[in-house]
Amino acid sequence: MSLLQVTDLHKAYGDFMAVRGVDFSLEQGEMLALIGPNGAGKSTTFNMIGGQTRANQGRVCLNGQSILGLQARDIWQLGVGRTFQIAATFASLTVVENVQMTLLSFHRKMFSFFRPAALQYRAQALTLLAQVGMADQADRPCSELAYGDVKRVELAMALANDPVLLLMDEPTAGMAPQERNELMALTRKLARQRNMGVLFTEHSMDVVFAYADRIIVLAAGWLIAEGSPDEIRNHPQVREVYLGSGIGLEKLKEGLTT
Ligand SMILES: Nc1ncnc2c1ncn2[C@@H]1O[C@H](COP(=O)(O)OP(=O)(O)OP(=O)(O)O)[C@@H](O)[C@H]1O
Repeated sequence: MSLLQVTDLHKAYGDFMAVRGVDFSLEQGEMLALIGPNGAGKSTTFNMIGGQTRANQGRVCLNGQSILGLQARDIWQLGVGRTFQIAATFASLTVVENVQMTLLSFHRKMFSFFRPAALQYRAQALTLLAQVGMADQADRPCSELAYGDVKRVELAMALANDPVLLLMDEPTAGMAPQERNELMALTRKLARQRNMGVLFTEHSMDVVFAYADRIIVLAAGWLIAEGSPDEIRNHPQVREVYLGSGIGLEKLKEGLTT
């Protein structure tokens, strides 16, 4: 049984079909990239899996259990973590407080730093921060951090529910090339160590081809290709879609031809 099985997923906005019968699976410990030109349906697919958007039709199963139609919070409680395009941390809180707050939320405790519960989760928060290389900066306010470090904190927060599946929406948006590589190398290490599946959308083809074990490609709501980085790089329809989209040449030089 796959960790994540998506079957015949559809989404319409009025008469417009944004996602048209998408099927794919994702295994434990696997890094799966979801790519496609602007408007292909990546975010819509992503949000249907995470519970932010309702599907019109289809099935989404996590370890065989149907999660389609559940609230985002319930999906999170079942072990689906999420990071966002713009890091969602509180700048006024310290690094460790941000992680503690997520742990408190996961354990459904009211957030207050005057309660023993906050102290209780400090040790757990520090363990998560150690896993992303941020334990030594635990007591700094997030506002003082470099953006690459904020993304690491966000990753530690995303691990608070001990996820079996991590959804990352354009994880490297706004990052410099070296920071991008460090974040994705860390993500891949965590995926392997924790046997956690990672589904990520990404516009940077260098990141996709360097870090994905497998790639699925959407175009105009259809899943047009699925395969290893080499298979996708040489896939005629994928090349055609990227060339035809007007963003193709640069992206092609960046990733598809290397
Ligand atoms: N709430 C909405 N109402 C109507 N149309 C929508 C809505 N959300 C998305 N769409 C349309 O659905 C299509 C797919 O959008 P989606 O955001 O999933 O694409 P995407 O592949 O993530 O694109 P991008 O790479 O630009 O983020 C687009 O044509 C978009 O305009």
